[in-house]
Amino acid sequence: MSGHGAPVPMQSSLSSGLKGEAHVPGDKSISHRSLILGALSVGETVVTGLLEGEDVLDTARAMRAMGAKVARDADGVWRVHGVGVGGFAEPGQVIDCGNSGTGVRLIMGAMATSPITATFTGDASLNGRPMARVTDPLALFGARAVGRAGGRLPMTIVGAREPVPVRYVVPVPSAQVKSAVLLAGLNAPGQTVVIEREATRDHTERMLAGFGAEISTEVTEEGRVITLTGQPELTPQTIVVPRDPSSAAFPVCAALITEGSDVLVPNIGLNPTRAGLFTTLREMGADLTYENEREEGGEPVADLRARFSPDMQGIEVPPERAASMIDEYPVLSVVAACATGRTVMRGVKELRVKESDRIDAMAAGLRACGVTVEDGEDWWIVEGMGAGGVPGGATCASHLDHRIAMSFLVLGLASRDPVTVDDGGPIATSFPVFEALMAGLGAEMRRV
Ligand SMILES: O=C(O)C1=C[C@@H](OP(=O)(O)O)[C@@H](O)[C@H](O)C1
Ligand SMILES: C=C(OP(=O)(O)O)C(=O)O
Repeated sequence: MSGHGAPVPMQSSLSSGLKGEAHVPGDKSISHRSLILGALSVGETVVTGLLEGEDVLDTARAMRAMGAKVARDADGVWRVHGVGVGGFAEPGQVIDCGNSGTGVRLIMGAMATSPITATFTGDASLNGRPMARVTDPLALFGARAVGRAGGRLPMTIVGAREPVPVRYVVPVPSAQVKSAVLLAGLNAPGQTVVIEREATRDHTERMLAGFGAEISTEVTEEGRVITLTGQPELTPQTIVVPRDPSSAAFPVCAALITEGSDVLVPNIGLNPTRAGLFTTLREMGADLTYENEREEGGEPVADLRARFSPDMQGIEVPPERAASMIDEYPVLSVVAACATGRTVMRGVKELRVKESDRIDAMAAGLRACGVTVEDGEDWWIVEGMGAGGVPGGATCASHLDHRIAMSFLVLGLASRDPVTVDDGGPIATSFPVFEALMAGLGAEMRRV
């Protein structure tokens, strides 16, 4: 829901010996998609391990507002009784997607080819993010969008009465745009084709196939060409949501930079379109190992073991890896500050249109903590200060951005003086148990 109440200032301070197991919550991307695809199926989808963060709960409310039955059993199992492709009801109220770009963009796509009208809003962060990247392709299906200047929320989408299928080359590396187009294509007759030049997370494609849609991906010179046949009947599924690699990043990075640490983060999905951070950390010399590697539900999974790594070196992160670790650059910049030498991150313009401008937000806080950062439109460079070298001692602004808040709290664990964030409230959007989980490992972290 929009607004997360009064700010929750939090502080972390120099810690040592983080130990134990970190059971991070379910994957946020897969959780949103489980609810939306469940709502578009005929019958009951059962979901275990759903992330119960505010972003996903907002999507659950939206699916209810559009006619699906979404319920949580006492044991934490979620049941979604779907209305079928094309079966969404017109919501009687404004759909509030809170802080969630994924929620609003995927839901807009899912309703854009149905003869209903819906109005979307969010919090101050979401209402500042660009929506034309989604409404432009939705217009090709015949949907109309009216929003604020610059294609911002609040925004009303009038769904197409007679949708036509679309062939669309995604102009920015974005799984949200790709997914919005595919979900819109579900209720268009014929074949919708989406082409992405750079591979982004492929959960929508995998899950659509799992729900019984006819979908194929071909890798060509043009990029990944995804072809979906419209108007299928989706079959309800039983889904076990894997644990979120983007959440795992925080205890993993905390252990790498905190003296004497040895932390196990079990059952993490290592889909190659999501695992770029872990590859990068290993290239930097992190003591990060994959234990018990296996396959679950068609996805590679492992238990991650991270140990204090005082000898990490800065590297040049390959730009073609950006999409597979896009949400992890903020916490990578924290590890980079604690490594030796410079870490260069290029091809990351998308970081400027997340919950905050993540390059600006991290650069400002890192500089306040005594770290040298250079940045340009689509790149930034962090000068490492070596293990134990970051002064800290600043208050950093989180800009309504969960990942910025968590990243600075991780930094404080390895800085000489405590690091404060002005508002840890947004952490509940993706990682509601962050505080308790970190405390359980022995991190010095508290509300102030
Ligand atoms: O599709 C998804 O679930 C997501 C895609 C990414 O956004 P973009 O598509 O805007 O890159 C990512 O940053 C976000 O956290 C989740
Ligand atoms: C960018 C993120 O999410 P969203 O775009 O869904 O708000 C994120 O979780 O880091």
